[in-house]
Amino acid sequence: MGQTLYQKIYQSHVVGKINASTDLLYVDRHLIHEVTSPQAFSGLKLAGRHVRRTDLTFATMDHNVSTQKRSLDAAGETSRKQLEALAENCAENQIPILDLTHPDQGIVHVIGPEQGLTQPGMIIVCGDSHTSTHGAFGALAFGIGTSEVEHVLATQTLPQQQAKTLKVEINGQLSAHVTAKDVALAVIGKLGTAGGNGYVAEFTGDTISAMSMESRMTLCNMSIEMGAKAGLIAPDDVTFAYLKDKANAPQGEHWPAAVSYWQSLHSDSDAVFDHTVQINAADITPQVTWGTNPEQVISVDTPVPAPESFADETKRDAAARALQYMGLSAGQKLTDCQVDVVFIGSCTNSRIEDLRAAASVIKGKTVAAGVRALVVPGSGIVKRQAEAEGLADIFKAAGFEWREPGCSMCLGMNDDRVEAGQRCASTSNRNFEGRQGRGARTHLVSPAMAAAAAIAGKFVNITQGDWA
Ligand SMILES: CC(C)[C@H](C(=O)O)[C@@H](O)C(=O)O
Ligand code: SF4
Repeated sequence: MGQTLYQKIYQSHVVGKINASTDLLYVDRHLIHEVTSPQAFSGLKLAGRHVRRTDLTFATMDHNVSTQKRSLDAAGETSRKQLEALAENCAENQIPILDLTHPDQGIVHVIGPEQGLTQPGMIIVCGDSHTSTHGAFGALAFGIGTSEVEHVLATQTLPQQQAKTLKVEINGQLSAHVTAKDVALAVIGKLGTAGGNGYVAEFTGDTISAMSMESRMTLCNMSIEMGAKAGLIAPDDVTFAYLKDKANAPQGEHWPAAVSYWQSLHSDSDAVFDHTVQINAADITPQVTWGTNPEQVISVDTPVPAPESFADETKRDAAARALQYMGLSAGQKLTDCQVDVVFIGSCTNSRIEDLRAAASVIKGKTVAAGVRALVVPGSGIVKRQAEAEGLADIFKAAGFEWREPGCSMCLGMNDDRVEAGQRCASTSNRNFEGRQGRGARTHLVSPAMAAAAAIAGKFVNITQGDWA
């Protein structure tokens, strides 16, 4: 029987057996940031151990940085401490770091691929759930906890159990203005936030093959939001073209050798998945979440559902609570819903393609009165590129704030927050209660949808009317 891509990568990294069901896997890349690494370094120190592979460990500052000012203390005392701890730990252990003085600094899941650190066939871990993003390159990439961060720092290995395999096959052409973000939200809406529990999901089909690397990253980024351990897309020519000549990608004679290995990284035609889901891309419309988890999502012009419409009691209760928190009522249309804040950024949607999509909607228009709108590029590289292409000028002329790279308003860990009761159209990946600030109301959307909401002051269907 053939193997799935996940099984191939998993098997090729087994360096030991812990018990009948637990293997010890080798880790090719360990990405670290300020939030989940300090205790791991402390633990290591206490045990008198050192970082085993400083050359396979890479750090960046992202969650706690201020995107308004390049200064370690601009986002408050707690943030400063975290950032300083990361800087000290990296200096002590000779770990390369993209700190605030580095021109390429940015969100960990944006910088990994940009720096060519993310490559097909690798096992990549980081103390961060959205590590699934890197699966877009055909790497097995997943988030780990702080004690596991310590384990990887000390040994460059990680105990793991093999997951089940889920195939999400998406075929057909997406409508204009319908993006990978809408695909991700539609898949989560269909499978639920627990639909991927226990699985590693592989996205296949001609819709996926037609996607850019940026879009694939958006999709894999959100695979964790359907409960999957990781998301995967088999590498192809689009992947290779993205990686060619990137700083840490194989160079010279190593390049063709790497590509020939990477070409073997796909699920065999006779591989058997534990579960398969099929989706028609043409059915996907612009999505907006109405609730407080990413599964509570609808097509922009569908009325907000009534709690009674859910057969499952837990979902019914969750819907009732979500409507209350979100200040919405059943039957209401989101296209009648005013927004206060628009956030374009996060590791889901802060890449150049996302900014291009948003800018194309905004060009020549102005942010609606009373709306606060910001664009936070995912990295220094994205920022410079957007400035060179004139996108930054489009945003600024429309009334958007144009920021430095970082996680920013994706979560309330820095100096950017949505105020209690405010409604935010956000391109991030989580809409949990309090995620963007206490009492903040988050609606997850694509960059083009967020951009249109900023201009209209409310949600609109960008596939219709003057927007299309
Ligand atoms: C702070 C960090 C541990 C967290 C994560 O693991 O994902 C954050 O990045 C998030 O998006 O919620
Ligand atoms: S941008 Fe948001 S989701 Fe991504 S790593 Fe930062 S906080 Fe987590």
